[in-house]
Amino acid sequence: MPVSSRVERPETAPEGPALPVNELFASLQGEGKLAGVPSTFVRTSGCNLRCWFCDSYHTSWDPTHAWMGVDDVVDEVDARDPTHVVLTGGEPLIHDESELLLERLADDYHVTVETNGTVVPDAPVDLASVSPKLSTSTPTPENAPDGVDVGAWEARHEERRIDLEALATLVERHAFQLKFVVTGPEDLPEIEELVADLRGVADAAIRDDDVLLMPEGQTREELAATRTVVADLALERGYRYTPRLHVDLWNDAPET
Ligand SMILES: C[S@@+](CC[C@H](N)C(=O)[O-])C[C@H]1O[C@@H](n2cnc3c(N)ncnc32)[C@H](O)[C@@H]1O
Ligand SMILES: Nc1nc2[nH]cc(C(=O)O)c2c(=O)[nH]1
Ligand code: SF4
Ligand SMILES: [Mg+2]
Repeated sequence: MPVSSRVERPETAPEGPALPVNELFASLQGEGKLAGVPSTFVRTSGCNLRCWFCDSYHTSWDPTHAWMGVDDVVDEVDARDPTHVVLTGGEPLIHDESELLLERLADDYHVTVETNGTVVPDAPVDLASVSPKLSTSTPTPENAPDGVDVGAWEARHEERRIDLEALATLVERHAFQLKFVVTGPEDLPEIEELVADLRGVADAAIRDDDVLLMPEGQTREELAATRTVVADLALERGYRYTPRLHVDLWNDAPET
């Protein structure tokens, strides 16, 4: 079983550098090149995008969090004694204090940052897990989560979701994976085009092996409908497939 968070929930920021933390928990890395590795997750709240399918609704569409001093976050991580830490969100890199947290964790842990690739940190990162958002992620009145008024987010999301320069800098500076959320075969041409564009501008090798296709789905039931289609696309194209192990194991339970 995942280890539950013992984070208290003050609603106002403490003195000094702090982060809005939605969850802090131990689990298995469920996605990507390190799938299966026991890891401690720090999930910040707040995002500069609004994917209609966001599986972390309470960090994006309806952000909720406890404010934690960066020192307290480090203490909570230390208490779990992991080898691997995953900083995620929301979009963790919209918070300047995430850079301080990354500095503080760098010497003791292997740190993966899960990011949408629109913000470049000036901080040490062991694995940049970059998930650029395709046009099928854009929220519309038709696909929006129940009760959500998409409002200005349709245009804002569309305008912000791809920043080629930021993506190039991320892959140049860090070990990386490009992890695309795939809703179906119609996503493949867009992935091919983006990878080609990035290869054209980035001063770093991007191997097919660094490109991961991940099925869209927040629940086991949803994944059952997408995983085989996406696995077949990966096989056909020579890209890597990544499961969503945590969904297979714990479905959509929080803190997993
Ligand atoms: C919640 S996001 C947080 C990090 C960052 N904002 C991002 O999008 O990369 C964590 C990971 O979950 C993926 N994700 C979110 N919703 C998903 C869904 N419905 N199906 C598959 N993957 C999803 C994202 O693409 C990302 O790789
Ligand atoms: N187990 C588990 N693995 C993950 N890998 C990336 C995650 C994320 O939400 O960023 C995630 C997550 O939420 N849970
Ligand atoms: S970028 Fe990440 S956190 Fe933000 S809405 Fe999309 S999946 Fe959710
Ligand atoms: Mg997740």
